[in-house]
Amino acid sequence: MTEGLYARDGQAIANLQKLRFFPLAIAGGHGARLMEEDGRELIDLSGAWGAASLGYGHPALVEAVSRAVANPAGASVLSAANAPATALAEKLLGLFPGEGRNKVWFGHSGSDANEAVFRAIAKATGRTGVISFVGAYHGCTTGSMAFSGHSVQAGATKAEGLILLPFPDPYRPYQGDASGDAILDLLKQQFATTAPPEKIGCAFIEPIQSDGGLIVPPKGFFQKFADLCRQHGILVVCDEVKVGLGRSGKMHCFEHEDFVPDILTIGKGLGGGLPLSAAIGAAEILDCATAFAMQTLHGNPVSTAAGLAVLETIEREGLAQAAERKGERLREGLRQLAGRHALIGDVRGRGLATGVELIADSGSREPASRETAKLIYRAYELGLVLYYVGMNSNVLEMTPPLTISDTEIDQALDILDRAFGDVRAGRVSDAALADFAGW
Ligand SMILES: Cc1ncc(COP(=O)(O)O)c(/C=N/[C@@H]2CCCCNC2=O)c1O
Repeated sequence: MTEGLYARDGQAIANLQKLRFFPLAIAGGHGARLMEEDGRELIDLSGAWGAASLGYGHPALVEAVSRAVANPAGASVLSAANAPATALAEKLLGLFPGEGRNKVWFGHSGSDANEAVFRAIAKATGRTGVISFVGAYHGCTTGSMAFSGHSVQAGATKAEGLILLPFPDPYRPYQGDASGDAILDLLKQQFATTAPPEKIGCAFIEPIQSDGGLIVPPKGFFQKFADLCRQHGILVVCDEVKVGLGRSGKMHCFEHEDFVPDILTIGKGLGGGLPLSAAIGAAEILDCATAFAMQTLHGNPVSTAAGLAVLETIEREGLAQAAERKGERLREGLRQLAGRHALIGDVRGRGLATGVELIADSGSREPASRETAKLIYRAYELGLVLYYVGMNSNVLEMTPPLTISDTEIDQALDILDRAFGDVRAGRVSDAALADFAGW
């Protein structure tokens, strides 16, 4: 009997790039479902951490990628223009409401997009300081970790002049102030004392903080935050790598916040599962130098053809509007589960970006981290894929393909109901988790 796929993965692929919670070994996928090598099907409520925006094997993606790879227009935009990349850039500019002259930079990942923008702003403005938030995951490269605030990047070298602010979390409000104004006051204090604003080039925000705990900020916070930054000439960069491109119920998540960033970064779902990211915004920043932020395959015609197919499909199939409706269906079902399972402390989100925070006690709201890991392990055994996020590793993250069906949402809720019951009944052993390090 040849060794199974998961065991072979363990023998061949490096731990450096693994974030494992259960022994999922995927042999294929279609729609919102994954197939294991024995043919078992699972509903994917994670959508590959949000990258599978159109699910698996969407005909529009298959056709676009097949066509592009059969007659590739070169391999990148470094030293030649290519038709798919140019068309995608034009499409992205048409979808970006920013005034003034804008450009598009193409990358492979959210990490390289955020790093490129951070470096370009420092180069163009001479201002190396940066504002970010505790819990923010902007990437896993040296440059993007330097201004991230997630615990997984705690050991990374941080940018000189980094200001890490508490993220405005209505469920765990800073100084008990659910509006987030106390955080703005803290920033003003820092401007007046330890962090002169004229040395700060940019502020990175996530309009929904995802790896930090799928946290939806209080209405109006980011508009006030952006106004405060702009009073001091600080550029606002919106990282929508996970929650952008229709997932929140609008094409851009910042549209919920009634402000427009100076630069937007997107990734994950842009490529529909292929490596593709982009930065869209201020031409005076993105044009500030040549040969400054480049990698050999940036803007390659196959990934950018995929990106064009993703955007066209989101528009043609009305997937942003559908995400709003489907997300509400999911959260309504989760709120009903909360009535049966005390572990559920909070249900939140926008569109098809949903977080469920698990607590051990409704009074103290003590994070239920161990039970969270057991819950997703049991859900996997029952046929559902989802992961957890959060600075306390206690928030179920649900970012399924935008094409998920109502039936699959209802089936996922049924599996979650059973999984919560099994965890409460002690049917998931600590031993089951021994081989999975999680976050
Ligand atoms: C808001 C946001 N910005 C940037 C990134 C980095 O994107 P890449 O992992 O494509 O480099 C991410 C990536 N998030 C991580 C990827 C690693 C596994 C854990 N789950 C995520 O979604 C992100 O959520």
